[in-house]
Amino acid sequence: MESREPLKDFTVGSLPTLFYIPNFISESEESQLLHQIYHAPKSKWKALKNRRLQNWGGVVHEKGLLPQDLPPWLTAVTQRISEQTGLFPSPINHVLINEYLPDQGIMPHQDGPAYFPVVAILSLGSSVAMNFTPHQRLRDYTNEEISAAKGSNSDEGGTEIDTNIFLKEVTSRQMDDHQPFSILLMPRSLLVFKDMAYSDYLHGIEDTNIHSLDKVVNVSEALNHREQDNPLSSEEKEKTEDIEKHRSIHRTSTRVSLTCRSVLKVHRNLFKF
Ligand SMILES: O=C(O)CCC(=O)C(=O)O
Ligand SMILES: [Fe+2]
Repeated sequence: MESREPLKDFTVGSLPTLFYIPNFISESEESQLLHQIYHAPKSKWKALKNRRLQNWGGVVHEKGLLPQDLPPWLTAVTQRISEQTGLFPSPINHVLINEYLPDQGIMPHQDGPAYFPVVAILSLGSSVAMNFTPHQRLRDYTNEEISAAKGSNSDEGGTEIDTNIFLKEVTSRQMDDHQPFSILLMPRSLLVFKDMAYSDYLHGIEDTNIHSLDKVVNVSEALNHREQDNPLSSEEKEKTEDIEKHRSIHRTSTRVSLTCRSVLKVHRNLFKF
């Protein structure tokens, strides 16, 4: 990997600020993480309506983080994420662990304002498609551009052809860049996104046990990745073939994800909030 843009080779889809790294961790690292997660005190689990989660690193408030040290089993992985991505301005100090049963998901959302706008999501256990949807601000912006193009045609006496070209450009940019798309997240992969992919798109996971590959932009990166010294097990091979054949993922087991972020404003003292 090049030092200045270590993730350059891992972009998928048409946004330059979204990266998918297959097999970021090994199978044994995955098992160790799952072991730690499922051996954490029961009280660490918080039940939401449609999934469970563990919060590590402290409490995030609108104004910042009331910190709690991450345990060593988490810093081992967050330090590696930080070093290998080169995108976090300060150590990752907050990790949300989400657990999803096969029919559970997370509604389309944008991450809260307390976080630095880079997120790394490590997937464990099972695969899902994560949907990215451009949100209103972006759609309005392109609509404004279209109106502006129409306006400039009448005001400045531009020809019909000029307007058509501009409209075509706006439309194709919309088609290329600002359309909903999905990312297939395989177990042990790392998804990283920032900037536009972070702030102009909502991300979410459908709460259904079948996820279509129709809008997935990283099918080959996700399914055809082979480590030469670590070939797929026969079970994994079968699963991959099934996904390819049916152009969908049939979710049958639990997925656990680690959402790793930095909160820049850290409050050491509750009373200074
Ligand atoms: O589980 C995931 O992959 C996504 C989690 C997420 O978006 C979040 O915690 O903000
Ligand atoms: Fe999120």
